[in-house]
Amino acid sequence: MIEFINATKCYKNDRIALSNINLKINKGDFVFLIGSSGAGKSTFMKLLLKEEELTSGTIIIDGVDITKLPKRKIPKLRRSMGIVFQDFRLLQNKNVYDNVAFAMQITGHSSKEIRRRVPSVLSLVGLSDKAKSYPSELSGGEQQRVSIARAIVNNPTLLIADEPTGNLDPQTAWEIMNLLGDINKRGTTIIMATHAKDVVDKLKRRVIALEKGVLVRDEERGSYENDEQYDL
Ligand SMILES: Nc1ncnc2c1ncn2[C@@H]1O[C@H](COP(=O)(O)OP(=O)(O)OP(=O)(O)O)[C@@H](O)[C@H]1O
Repeated sequence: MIEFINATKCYKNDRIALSNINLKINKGDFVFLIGSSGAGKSTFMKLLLKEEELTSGTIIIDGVDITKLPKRKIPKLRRSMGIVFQDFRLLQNKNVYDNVAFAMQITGHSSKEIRRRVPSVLSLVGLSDKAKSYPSELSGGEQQRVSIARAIVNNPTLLIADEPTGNLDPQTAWEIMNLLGDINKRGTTIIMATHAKDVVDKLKRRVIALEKGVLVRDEERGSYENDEQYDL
């Protein structure tokens, strides 16, 4: 589904953010993207969204080389992806229902489709009874559920989550991880950048580790730190 081939990204200041990355992510995968600050995780996600362009190499999504995608096709590419951020980024002047409905309005869905789909997504994330609440009236975990509802309401094939548990207490973080697990089980591919060692270690999902822009580890059932034992 997603393939990086010799993908290199240098920013204008000549800083190499990603260096010759080669990897494949299959449809339905759940991938943790880990690495210390500055390792290249955000750059990786921005390249998928075409918010940044590769310096060399190729990224193929569903058979399409997105580095060659004409500008007019970028909105369609982005519509196939949902994004969740650490800081939720909800519209404060809209209630829960309208925050989610807005994502459908801007992608041109009819009021009928919106009235049908929004309640079912709010039910999926466990927020049916908060539809009329405003973001300021919700806990952090509830706000993250709204942002997840907004990200999946248009049925994306890929969900990109940038530290989605970063602002949450451990218990709430686990609830959000369970929700992401449920969404993944329904077939959505998930790429999640995280620093949450306990989450990565417990869930034993695929781990892609970056260090200074280099892919240093890609394990099918990985942990946060490299478990390899070295002979002394
Ligand atoms: N717009 C930019 N212009 C120049 N350099 C940039 C830009 N964005 C990122 N970089 C550099 O590219 C490298 C990778 O940054 P990136 O934001 O991808 O890291 P990250 O792994 O997401 O870090 P964090 O965990 O702190 O979010 C860093 O050295 C950073 O300083």
